[in-house]
Amino acid sequence: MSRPALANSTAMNVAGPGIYRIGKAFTFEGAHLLGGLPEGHKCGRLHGHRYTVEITLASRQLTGPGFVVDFAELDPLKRHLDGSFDHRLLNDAINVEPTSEHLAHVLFDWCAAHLALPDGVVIEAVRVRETATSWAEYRQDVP
Ligand SMILES: Nc1nc2c(c(=O)[nH]1)N=C([C@H](O)[C@H](O)COP(=O)(O)OP(=O)(O)OP(=O)(O)O)CN2
Ligand SMILES: [Zn+2]
Repeated sequence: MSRPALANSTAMNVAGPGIYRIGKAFTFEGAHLLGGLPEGHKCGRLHGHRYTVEITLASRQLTGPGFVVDFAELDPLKRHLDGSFDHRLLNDAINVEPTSEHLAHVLFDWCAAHLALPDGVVIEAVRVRETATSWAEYRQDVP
């Protein structure tokens, strides 16, 4: 059976109330210890995590073949994590306590400053996962 021909090869820009969202996850290994905790708290001791950082982008329209953006446009974030966070003491990598919440906020701000995104594409959230069961997120409302 032959495949029906597409009407055209560009993105489907049908006006509608919906929002497209895409996400990509990156991992790095990092160590930290947290201050400001009660005496004897386990997270006051030096320990490490395999962190997952997930960025979510949102847009009301698509470009090219039907992308919010090409996932490859997020490669600078991977390079930043590899260069500044992977196999490092996170207390030295950022200038606030390296909690998941702070990491999510710092990385959100880095993405906002360094990712070249088309007009109408917004960074909706950065989520940082320390373990399989715990995560924190920093997000902005999509206009
Ligand atoms: N709100 C937050 N709470 C905690 C953070 C954080 O960043 N934000 N961080 C920690 C520690 O880094 C800890 O290593 C991770 O916490 P936790 O989920 O308790 O880790 P466990 O794997 O030990 O969890 P269990 O499910 O109890 O085994 C602590 N809190
Ligand atoms: Zn920890």
